[in-house]
Amino acid sequence: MPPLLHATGVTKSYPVDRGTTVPVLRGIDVRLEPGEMLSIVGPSGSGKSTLLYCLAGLEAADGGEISLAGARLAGLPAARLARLRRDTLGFVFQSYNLIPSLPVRENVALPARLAKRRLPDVAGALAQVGLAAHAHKRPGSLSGGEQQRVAIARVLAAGPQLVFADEPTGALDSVTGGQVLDLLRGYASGSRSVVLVTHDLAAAARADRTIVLRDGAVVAELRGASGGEILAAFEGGVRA
Ligand SMILES: Nc1ncnc2c1ncn2[C@@H]1O[C@H](COP(=O)(O)OP(=O)(O)OP(=O)(O)O)[C@@H](O)[C@H]1O
Repeated sequence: MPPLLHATGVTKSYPVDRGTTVPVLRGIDVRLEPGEMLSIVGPSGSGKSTLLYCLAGLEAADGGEISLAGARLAGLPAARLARLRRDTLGFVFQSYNLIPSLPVRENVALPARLAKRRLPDVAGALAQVGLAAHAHKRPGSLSGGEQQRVAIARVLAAGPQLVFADEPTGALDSVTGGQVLDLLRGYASGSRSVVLVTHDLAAAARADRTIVLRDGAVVAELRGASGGEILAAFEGGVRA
């Protein structure tokens, strides 16, 4: 099977001052096979979220090439890009991005409603993240960790080929975070893949492959590495 995601030489800069830009991604290559879970780690500000947003087509890269499910993102008309994102991927945002006016169960059902697809098993998805009893509540009445789990249930219920998750365990205690990682780990199989950005090196070690970023560049790429091995690469920046 062709890679689900293939990116080469991805660059991105942000404007800082009048006419000045600062490079945030400096030529990054990423390849993701069907069934694979990839983690991206790196110090704060190294470009992890920016890379994830570019790979998911939520931010336009300045240079390089990104293909998602065989479609090149550069130059794709906005409507086609939106359709590709809707049909192919799910994104777990660091800030959850739940709709405050809708009850939890409607938040989970929303992607299917927007795509005019058959409704997923919303109750089952909420049960998977331990929130079956919260289906009727509004997101604002839940804790940050509970909202994070609703965001994860929403993405997993929609069943996309590719899940991008930006710090999905950041707001969770270690037990609940472990359960969420189990779900993501279990999700990455067959034709479905997961890309995870995390600060937590033990979480990163659950992935099949890990890339370590520093200052917008990949300084190490490891396969089946332990948390300790990822830490060594993180600290040493050695390409394994
Ligand atoms: N929209 C933006 N405009 C300007 N600069 C930005 C923007 N988004 C990110 N940056 C800058 O790009 C750099 C990388 O940010 P990014 O959020 O990708 O890093 P990160 O590795 O995900 O960090 P963290 O672990 O703290 O979330 C940072 O210096 C950040 O300030």
